[in-house]
Amino acid sequence: MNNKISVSQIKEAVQQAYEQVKGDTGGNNANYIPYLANIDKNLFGISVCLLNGEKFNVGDYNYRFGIESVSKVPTAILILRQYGAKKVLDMIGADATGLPFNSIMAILLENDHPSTPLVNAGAISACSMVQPIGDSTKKWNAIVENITDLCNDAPQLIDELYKSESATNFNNRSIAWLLKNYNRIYDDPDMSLDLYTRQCSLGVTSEMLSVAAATIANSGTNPVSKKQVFAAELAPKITSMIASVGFYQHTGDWMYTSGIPAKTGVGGGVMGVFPGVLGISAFAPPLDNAGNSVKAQLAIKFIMNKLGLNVFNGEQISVVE
Ligand SMILES: NC(=O)CC[C@H](N)C(=O)O
Repeated sequence: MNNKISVSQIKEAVQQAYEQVKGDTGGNNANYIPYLANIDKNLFGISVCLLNGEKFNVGDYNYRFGIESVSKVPTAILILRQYGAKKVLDMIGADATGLPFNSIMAILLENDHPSTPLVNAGAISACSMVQPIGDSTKKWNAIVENITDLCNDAPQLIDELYKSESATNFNNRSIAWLLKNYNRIYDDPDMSLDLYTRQCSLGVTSEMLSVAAATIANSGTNPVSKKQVFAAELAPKITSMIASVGFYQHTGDWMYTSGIPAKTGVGGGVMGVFPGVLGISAFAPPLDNAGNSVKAQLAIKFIMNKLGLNVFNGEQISVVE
């Protein structure tokens, strides 16, 4: 069945979602990373990017917030580009854990491998895999350049956030050295963890994340810059990972109620990928108990349901003027 959606319908749905959700008072800022506790909890933005490069933004779409775990997606793309899909599956995996993002139990239960690059263990392992092995500066440059290509704009390190998280990331230090114990980290554990902590501390906007999501939805070609950032055959690989674990232990409920693969971060960002149609992002600091932005979830769900979009309903979607 064909579903034609007009640009004006999309614009209207974004605006209505903003008006409908902006007054929500649910959730709390992340506080295990002290810097995040003090971000203005009333900040709220929504961004959509179409595959022709058209963008629609509302609210605080230009506010730079900590990308946090949304950064797991670009670095997973980077190792897919550097190693290919088969080696990433062998060296990390693509399985959901069904557990919280920072779970150590998930490593023990998974018989020594970190399951997926979209939870902390797998993301630290992914950072260790970034080439060139052993060269922290060149690895960092590769991580930042990849995010820049996906977003068509450079992220900026939020130094205070980086310092705040580096001073409190005890659980992640345990994860890094447990992976070493299981030979599932491929560079120095401390260096890999520092790269991971730095990438989580990069400042991005919801507009930037909507462009990155649209690049994935557009089979690897950035719809704004027109640059082929990664090979088309990698798009279903990263999208399947997002669909299976993007909301951690609540991913099933998310896919069931929203119909769009999406990745969250404790900075308050959510990035959704609708293959062949659009990229969407929303940002608001207050989180639910799994670390997923309450307002961003409500906004994206509203828009998907208003437009009748769902990756599972088998419709051919065309966006028309
Ligand atoms: N879910 C998240 O965004 C968590 C990211 C954060 N940097 C951490 O490692 O705990």
